[in-house]
Amino acid sequence: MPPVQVVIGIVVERGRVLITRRHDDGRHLAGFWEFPGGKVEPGESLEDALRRELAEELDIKVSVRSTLQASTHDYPSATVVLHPFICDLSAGDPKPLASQEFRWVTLTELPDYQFPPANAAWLKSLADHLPQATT
Ligand SMILES: Nc1nc2c([nH]c(=O)n2[C@@H]2O[C@H](COP(=O)(O)OP(=O)(O)OP(=O)(O)O)[C@@H](O)[C@H]2O)c(=O)[nH]1
Ligand SMILES: [Mg+2]
Repeated sequence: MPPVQVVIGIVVERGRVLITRRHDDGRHLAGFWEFPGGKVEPGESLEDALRRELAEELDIKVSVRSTLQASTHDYPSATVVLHPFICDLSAGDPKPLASQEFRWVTLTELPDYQFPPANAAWLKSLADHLPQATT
């Protein structure tokens, strides 16, 4: 199987980042915290996929500031390539349309949340890539 291409948005607002909690549905990574996003559809650009996912999952619009280097992770079920985008919130108040809940957290608080193993590659160095002190 070819790797699954996944776009994720690290939405920054007033020194906090937006995280969402996956449903406790017994599926892959149930109950984990993550950054909103999802699988890129055929024929879609990464940025189009990001806008679609953030609209579908949270009803927000974002503007992209920068990208982090893509990272690859082998899950038992599939290989996933994560494409993280650092974004500003440009319109809308987030609503948890596809998750149990969402939170705005500081980088200091992030280690208190359980993220998928694929995020470990860049999560610790996230501060180096954010626009302002997010602590
Ligand atoms: N959204 C998101 N996905 C992540 C993160 N980290 C990570 O490993 N993934 C992987 O990316 C995969 C696809 O993302 P997703 O489950 O959000 O996909 P989706 O929105 O298209 O949902 P669907 O598969 O229910 O239609 C996840 O199953 C998981 O393996 C993350 O921080 N955010
Ligand atoms: Mg998703």
